[in-house]
Amino acid sequence: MPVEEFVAGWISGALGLVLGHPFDTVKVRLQTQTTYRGIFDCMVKTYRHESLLGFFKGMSFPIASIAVVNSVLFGVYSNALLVLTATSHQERRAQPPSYTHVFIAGCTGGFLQAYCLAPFDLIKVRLQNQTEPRAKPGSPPPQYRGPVHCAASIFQAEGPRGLFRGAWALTLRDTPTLGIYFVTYEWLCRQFTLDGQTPSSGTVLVAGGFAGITSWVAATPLDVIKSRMQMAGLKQRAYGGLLDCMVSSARQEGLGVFFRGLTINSARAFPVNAVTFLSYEHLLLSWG
Ligand SMILES: C[N+](C)(C)CCCC[C@H](N)C(=O)O
Repeated sequence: MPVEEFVAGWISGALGLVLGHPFDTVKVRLQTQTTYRGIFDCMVKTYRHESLLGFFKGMSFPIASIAVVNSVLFGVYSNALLVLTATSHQERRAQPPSYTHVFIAGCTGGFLQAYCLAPFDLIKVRLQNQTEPRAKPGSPPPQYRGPVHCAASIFQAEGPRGLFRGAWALTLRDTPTLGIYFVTYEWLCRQFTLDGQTPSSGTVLVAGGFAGITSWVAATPLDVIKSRMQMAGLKQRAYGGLLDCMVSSARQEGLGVFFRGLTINSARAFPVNAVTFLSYEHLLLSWG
């Protein structure tokens, strides 16, 4: 893979990510804290206490990790399709793979990227949940001073396994929903493109955006559980496991708890995934 494309992919992935990060912070807070009345209330409180910077907490690690995570996801997906259908990316418009193959390849990519994502995602969630305003002289420092300090503290306290807290929930969240992601994308592209032709940039943007929304809608219940398990052991109670987390969250807060952050997740998913797919298609086209 030529270096410039890799860098271009990373930059466009990072652009999507920066665009989506403020939404992501509000989502994580709504999912794991009970002090907010809704999206608007959370935005206002975050802005008042922490200024605009509060929305960008925990962003540096995802930016660094998106290079690895995105290349594993798209690389494994495309290579799994190559194994399943014996067609390369360029040949796939003329010989479209079946949706079953697209789903299996997406799930495989999702499963493997979840393991790369897990430690980065844990650190992101922990930092996003630090609601203290920016440090003023004399005020006590927050528990984690930054991503590296956060990773080191977790490693010291819990060992390497601590960095994979919530990884199971993350894998369960991402494996089927990334299958859904690629199927939705392919399906929408084919609806708006003549047989054998390459989809237009507009089609790719819309299909990518809706693929993001659909997969996030399906992923939200396990996303809530994942975020709670990642926070467990910190200030909240530790759960006995994934099932215990599900049952006790539902008991205490009702079934609605599984849909926390759904609206904000969808609003974030459209621009992030529209940009991601557009750069993915353009890069592969330019490699021709
Ligand atoms: C599978 N799941 C829905 C969790 C994520 C799918 C989209 C991934 C994308 N990087 C984003 O951050 O939106």
